[in-house]
Amino acid sequence: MARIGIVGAGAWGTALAATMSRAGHDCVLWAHETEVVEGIRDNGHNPLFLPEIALNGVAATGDLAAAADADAVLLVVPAQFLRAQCRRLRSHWKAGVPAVICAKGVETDSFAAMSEVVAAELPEAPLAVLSGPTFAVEVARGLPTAITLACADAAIGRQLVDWIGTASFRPYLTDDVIGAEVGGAVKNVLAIACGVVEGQGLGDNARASLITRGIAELMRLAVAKGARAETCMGLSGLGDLILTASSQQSRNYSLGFALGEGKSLADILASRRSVTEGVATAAAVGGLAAKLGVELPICAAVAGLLHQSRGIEETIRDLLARPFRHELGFLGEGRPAT
Ligand SMILES: NC(=O)c1ccc[n+]([C@@H]2O[C@H](COP(=O)([O-])OP(=O)(O)OC[C@H]3O[C@@H](n4cnc5c(N)ncnc54)[C@H](O)[C@@H]3O)[C@@H](O)[C@H]2O)c1
Ligand SMILES: O=P(O)(O)OC[C@H](O)CO
Repeated sequence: MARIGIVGAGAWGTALAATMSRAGHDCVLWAHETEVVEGIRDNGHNPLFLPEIALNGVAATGDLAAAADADAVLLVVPAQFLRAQCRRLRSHWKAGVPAVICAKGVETDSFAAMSEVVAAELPEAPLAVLSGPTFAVEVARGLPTAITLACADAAIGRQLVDWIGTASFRPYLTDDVIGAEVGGAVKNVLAIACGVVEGQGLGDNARASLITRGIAELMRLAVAKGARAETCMGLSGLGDLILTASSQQSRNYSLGFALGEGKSLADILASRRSVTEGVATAAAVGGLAAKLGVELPICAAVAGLLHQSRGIEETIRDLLARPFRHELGFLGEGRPAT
């Protein structure tokens, strides 16, 4: 059994704490909100995120040093807060303790992947990425789930799989860290696109086309960033895209759906406490794609809707007006069909 620090007590940090605590690990869960720390200490439940889940045995804290004093630390704050959180953690970090990145996104200011953010801010931490099709509430309820655990160091990766894995929470090991994290980030943007299509009533054909052409975009960006294409077809890529691009449980899909129905982005965001990572990441992915010289028309369309006041109808019209292309060769832009 290990001592596991979990930094971030939103839905996902709470679900991971519940899972690892039930597996017998000593779990210390750091929360940003004082009421969350007090709620877990006093009542054994997180009052704000997954309040129905019992957290017996989880030690809640507002002290980052307590969470960092562990055999491994899971980083579960939203992507745009991760750098600041790592800076606060740095003075408490013990060299050699693995940092397991559980956030899905690309940093807006730098277009950096989460592993690049953590490598810069916690240089003494071996890195891993935990990413895949995992709605927090289902994991917290112990429903069967599989996930990618990516770590460049095979021995550390195997140790993390042993600690994190249970009969119903099954990590699959890979060394492709960039592939795992690009998948988790881009699928959120694509899920927004799928939600818009459903909200607009454009049909199941359109959604299937978006998922398929979306995975081509995800793969193009991941490979340009140094990932292996096959990683994108695994749990952290296609698996998570299938989940989030077709379920109202997804914050990203449901945000897109509400946009497609005509609601404003400001109103949708004002009505939720939870983070919808694809909103910030849509802009960041556009910056990263431009830097790497790859074209991502669906992601660019989502960024235009969210951040450039583009209308839904003109956005869809422009996507449908793109020239016909050959389907294969999608790691490049594809040859024109005529
Ligand atoms: N919820 C899921 O099903 C799920 C599953 C897998 C991965 N993830 C990823 O995990 C990450 C966290 O998402 P979540 O669903 O747990 O969040 P959430 O939406 O449930 O909660 C929001 C989180 O943001 C935190 N927060 C707010 N302001 C903050 C600040 N200034 N500094 C630090 N933290 C702050 C809150 O404390 C809370 O932990 C995201 O990147 C998400 O994509 C979520
Ligand atoms: O609710 P979403 O859209 O943030 O998705 C949650 C997880 O990333 C699903 O794997």
